[in-house]
Amino acid sequence: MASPEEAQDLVYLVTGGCGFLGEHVVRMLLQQEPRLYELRVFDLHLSPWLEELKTGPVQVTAIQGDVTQAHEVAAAVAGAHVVIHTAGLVDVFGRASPETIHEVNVQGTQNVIEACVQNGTQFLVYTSSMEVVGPNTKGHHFYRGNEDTPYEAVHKHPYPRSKALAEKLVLEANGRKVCGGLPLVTCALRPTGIYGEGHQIMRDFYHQGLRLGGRLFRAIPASVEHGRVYVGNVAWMHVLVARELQQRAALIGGQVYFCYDQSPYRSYEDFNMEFLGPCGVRLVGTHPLLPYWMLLILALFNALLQWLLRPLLLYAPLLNPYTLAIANTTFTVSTNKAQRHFGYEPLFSWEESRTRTIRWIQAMESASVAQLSRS
Ligand SMILES: NC(=O)c1ccc[n+]([C@@H]2O[C@H](COP(=O)([O-])OP(=O)(O)OC[C@H]3O[C@@H](n4cnc5c(N)ncnc54)[C@H](O)[C@@H]3O)[C@@H](O)[C@H]2O)c1
Ligand SMILES: CC(C)[C@@H](O)CC[C@@H](C)[C@H]1CC[C@H]2[C@@H]3[C@H](O)C=C4C[C@@H](O)CC[C@]4(C)[C@H]3CC[C@]12C
Repeated sequence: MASPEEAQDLVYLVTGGCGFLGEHVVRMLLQQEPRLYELRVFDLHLSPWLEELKTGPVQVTAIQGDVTQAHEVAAAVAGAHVVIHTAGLVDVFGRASPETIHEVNVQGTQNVIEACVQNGTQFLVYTSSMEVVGPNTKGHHFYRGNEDTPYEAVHKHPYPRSKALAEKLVLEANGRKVCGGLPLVTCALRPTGIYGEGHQIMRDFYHQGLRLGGRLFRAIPASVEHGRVYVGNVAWMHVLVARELQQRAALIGGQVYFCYDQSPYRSYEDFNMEFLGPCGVRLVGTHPLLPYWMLLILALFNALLQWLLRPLLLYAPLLNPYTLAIANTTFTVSTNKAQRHFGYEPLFSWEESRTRTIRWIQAMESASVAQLSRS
């Protein structure tokens, strides 16, 4: 809460505030931002848990809206001091069309920028992604890289392409004059693979393991490392940079920052087992059970099946040519730019992050058992 000398006078807007990351950002702001007067939560789909937040000292305003609709965004931004823009279509599974991904992730971001300019909102934090950099589909490893590491970013897939375009728009908007003549100050945060309470892909892996008798079958070599970051630390970085952006605009404005913490470097599957293992799932095989060429044939078959079935139903499995390529290419970051520029230190240790995630999965398991016993 605000200390007596700190006025509670700031209005924040979080777009995508009901999503996996957005919910953690909303809750972190309520816990960690002493100057918060009003918190606006803007999302296409509002969640029931928002109601419980309305009983606190901060005014929580739920706004159902679509970032692709400029007038809805402008109405939500009007009067806000800070915008944290997390809304987006996170789709590498072919669920949405390339056009829709572009419309939401790129045009939606442009709408947020223009709304800030029109309404005199000076501070904008954008949730970008590691995928703006890579891994690319050429298999080039990005090993312990940082924000300045040269790398051949290849954006053929709609999702990374949309994130790269949106990030570029945000960074180029830094310094634009907003209504009232002050400069717009923007920055972009690039989380690696986020994990933690509410992570849908982790939920999917857990349920897949349960369906297979408590087993998952290794598809990726253990040597291929993927950097991951706990959702609570990503949320904390968003809250902290939104605060420091107001004090150190010249240093932070126009910058990108990888999101990082002490989560260990592991293959995607081995990292997931840090949480699924204690919940009764085991990963079969010390090496991939199928050779890469066979996995690629399966991935291509999935892509063909998705295309054939599209007129009838949405078939969007985890394994497709893009996810196979990404999972098989090392991408780990090692940086302290956020610490150097705005004093970021992870709020949650690896042990805390792991424990919280395990407890979430266990709670999910208990809820499933309870539901089964009622049915
Ligand atoms: N999950 C990750 O591993 C990861 C990693 C790096 C970056 N990111 C980025 O973080 C952000 C949040 O991702 P997430 O994993 O929480 O995804 P999510 O799908 O859980 O959350 C996205 C939210 O945006 C909302 N949304 C989607 N389209 C909208 C629209 N047209 N108008 C308004 N709201 C809309 C959704 O309803 C959802 O609540 C995204 O921008 C994503 O690119 C995610
Ligand atoms: C079926 C196997 C090959 C299995 O191991 C596939 C895993 C695959 C679903 C994930 C491997 C890497 C993930 C991506 C990575 O963590 C970073 C991302 C950036 C973020 O902005 C959105 C999510 C994602 C694209 C993430 C998606 C799942 C993977 C591809």
